[in-house]
Amino acid sequence: MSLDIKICGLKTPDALDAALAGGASHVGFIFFARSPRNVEPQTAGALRAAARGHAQAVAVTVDADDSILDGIVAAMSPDMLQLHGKEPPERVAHVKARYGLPVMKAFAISEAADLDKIEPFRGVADRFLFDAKPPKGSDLPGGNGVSFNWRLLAALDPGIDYMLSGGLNAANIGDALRLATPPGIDISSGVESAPGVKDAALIADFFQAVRTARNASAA
Ligand SMILES: O=C(O)c1ccccc1NCC(=O)[C@H](O)[C@H](O)COP(=O)(O)O
Repeated sequence: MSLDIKICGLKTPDALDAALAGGASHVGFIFFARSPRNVEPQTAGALRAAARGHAQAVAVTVDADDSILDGIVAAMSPDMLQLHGKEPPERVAHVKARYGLPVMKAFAISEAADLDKIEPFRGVADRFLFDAKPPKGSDLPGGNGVSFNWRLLAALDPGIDYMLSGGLNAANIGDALRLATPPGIDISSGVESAPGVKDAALIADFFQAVRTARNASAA
């Protein structure tokens, strides 16, 4: 089975190069002012141009209105929009129709009942991203480096396309892949040396850990 790998929160050509060298299928750009990973649309545009033909560019937004999304889409022509706020199904449908782009809707998971919340979004969102709930005191809805119980995902309908996210790193990705067998994975702070600072060596280590885990499970 193939595995999509998204490296999220990229801000620099060096970090992008490391993600592409490792074999990222998706690269994510954060548009959220409070995040240490926030990028200007023009910066993301230059990075996505360098990624074109190598990885899908994902624009990550949080309850953004049409005028903000218009600016992002015009500046960087993403391949996909990730909605990481409290957007209801009607908003997801509107965004899909307005931009003609696939939408990945993020959900914060801490217990099995949280997964039931995707039901009204099935057939509307193209893909889901399952992340951990932000810890108390965090003012970021994502990129918090915390994980949830991956075993919860083992019970999902296998027809559901999603990325597993939240607190992944080179040390735990083997367990995550074994317990959840996700179609895609997403990582941000686990490949950073400081908040918002991607580290090429940690990115390479993560890809190596993914390869090691996948080879072990195929053996
Ligand atoms: O990463 C951020 O700063 C961020 C801010 C606001 C909304 C979403 C954000 N990140 C979304 C992602 O897709 C992250 O990769 C995901 O939350 C996992 O992050 P991490 O736990 O640090 O690997």
